[in-house]
Amino acid sequence: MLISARNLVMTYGSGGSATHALAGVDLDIWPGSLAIMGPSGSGKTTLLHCLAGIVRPTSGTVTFRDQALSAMSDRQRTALRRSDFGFLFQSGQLLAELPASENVALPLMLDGQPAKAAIGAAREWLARLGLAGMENRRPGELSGGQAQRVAIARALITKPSVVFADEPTGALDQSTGQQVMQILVEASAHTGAALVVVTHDQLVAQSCQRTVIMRDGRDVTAQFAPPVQQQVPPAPAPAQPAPFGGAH
Ligand SMILES: Nc1ncnc2c1ncn2[C@@H]1O[C@H](COP(=O)(O)OP(=O)(O)OP(=O)(O)O)[C@@H](O)[C@H]1O
Repeated sequence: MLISARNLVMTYGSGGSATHALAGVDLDIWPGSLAIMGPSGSGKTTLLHCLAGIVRPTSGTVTFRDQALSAMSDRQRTALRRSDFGFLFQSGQLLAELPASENVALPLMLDGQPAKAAIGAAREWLARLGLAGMENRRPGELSGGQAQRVAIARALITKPSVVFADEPTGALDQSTGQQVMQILVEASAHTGAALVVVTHDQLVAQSCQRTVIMRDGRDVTAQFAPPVQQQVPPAPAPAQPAPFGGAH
């Protein structure tokens, strides 16, 4: 088990104006892909942020490899996020001034790797994600789907144990979103990382092995019959470092 959440409660505000964003959620995360679905305001992002140690829940526990996040100092949790977690957001949050290769290399350089080695590794990741030849482009010179692939490479280059993605295809058209999702699932499986994806999109959720449905701060997955879990096995890792998601 990588992450275990028990009885997570998150209440914003107090008294009559309190919002119960999470009202007692249990969730276990292990390698593989998990979609968190549910209507707007159902607590998906709050749950993701609690699992990733970005915010502290009002009550309940989150453990990563049996270590309680609440027992860690802010500095320890920040270090954990840098070493073990990768993040992907709706729009890649790439640095506009830096070429793709440096955007991807940045987490390694922040970890103290020499720039040359980090950029070499970044170029390999970009090639693996079908972006060979685009290493020197800045984010403004890439399509939305290409920019998200750069962001995927940046999220995975540190070989995180868990990748957290919040609406990673939200800014893309459906077909580009499908391709990006396929690449994200395959690339995460290739590195052995667990993938946790918050999405509104049923098609995005179908790319994942497991789905959790949130409503009013609760996990209501069990209320849905027939079971919504998909049993799609992760794609086998390619023998050769071929581009993920086919050629684009
Ligand atoms: N920082 C905050 N302060 C106060 N209320 C908040 C805060 N963050 C979230 N909320 C409230 O908590 C509830 C859950 O929000 P959350 O963003 O987790 O939902 P969501 O399912 O991710 O929604 P969406 O799909 O629209 O992003 C909402 O009612 C929201 O308004």
